[in-house]
Amino acid sequence: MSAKILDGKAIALELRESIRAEVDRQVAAGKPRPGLAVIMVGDDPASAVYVRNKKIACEKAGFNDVSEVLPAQTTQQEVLALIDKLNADESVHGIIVQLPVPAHIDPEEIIERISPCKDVDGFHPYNVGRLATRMPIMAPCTPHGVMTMLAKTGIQLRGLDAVVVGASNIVGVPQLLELLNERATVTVCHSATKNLAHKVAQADLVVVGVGIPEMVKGDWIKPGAIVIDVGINRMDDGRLVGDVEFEVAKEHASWITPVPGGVGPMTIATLLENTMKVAYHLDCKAK
Ligand SMILES: Nc1nc2c(c(=O)[nH]1)N[C@@H](CN(C=O)c1ccc(C(=O)N[C@@H](CCC(=O)O)C(=O)O)cc1)CN2
Ligand SMILES: [Mg+2]
Repeated sequence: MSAKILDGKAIALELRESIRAEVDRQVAAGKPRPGLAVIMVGDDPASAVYVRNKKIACEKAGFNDVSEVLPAQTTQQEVLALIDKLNADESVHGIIVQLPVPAHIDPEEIIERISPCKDVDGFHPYNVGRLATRMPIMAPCTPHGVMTMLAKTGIQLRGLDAVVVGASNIVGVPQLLELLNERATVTVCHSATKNLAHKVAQADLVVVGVGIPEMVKGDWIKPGAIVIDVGINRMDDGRLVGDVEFEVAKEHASWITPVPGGVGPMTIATLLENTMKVAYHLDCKAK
């Protein structure tokens, strides 16, 4: 039996349309448009695509886009000064720094400089701590987008055995916290994990974000499991391939996300969702 496709592109479009409708309502009631600043340092080609797509998504949702693309040689102090300026600007509700940054930039210091109240990526240690203590305010976009997709399956996460492959700050760790908060039993696997195939084969739900094309083999997947592939790997021939061997995995899974058109579009829709939350629904007290 072939798995049902969890269509991130369609779910993201639906979410973006509902965000646009709310922006229209709020603006008609005299509220400001949400303002989002995406800071990109340098000219990484993949980042340039994502930043352009964020800009287009902002425009379609009725947001003010106040993004800044800075040259690769921009200093740490210059990025920090820009963040200070955006933190103080009341028309800016969300600030993110597109990752990766060039090697001379320290991303941790940059992320901590963003006001936790405007940290719409949810990467600031304050927001990570809120998620870890079951008091989430701003959750990282990719794992939170995955939760929105999982909700569409109608499957109860409580009590499921989940395996997260990859332990990054952007995907694996916040995905662990999101799933734990829904009372799944979560195992996080990483580069030092033994018997990965065996662990994946036990899972009712597998979320993979490692950046290695087709690392998770399709025949590891337990019959009926849900498979979420966060990987986006561009091959030499230009094809985009996930971290899961899709063609084989889909014959074992009950639900599976494609690449492209799966988790990726949810990342951007969730960024808009977080920014709208700051603009209209949050009374943030963090310093
Ligand atoms: N500050 C951040 N940096 C990065 C994040 C992040 O959430 N915050 N995540 C990724 C990149 N990313 C968003 O920034 C992102 C990746 C992929 C997609 C997407 O829609 N992918 C499409 C394919 C697009 C293509 O043709 O390449 C898909 O999967 O269908 C959106 C956003 C790392 N950096
Ligand atoms: Mg700070």
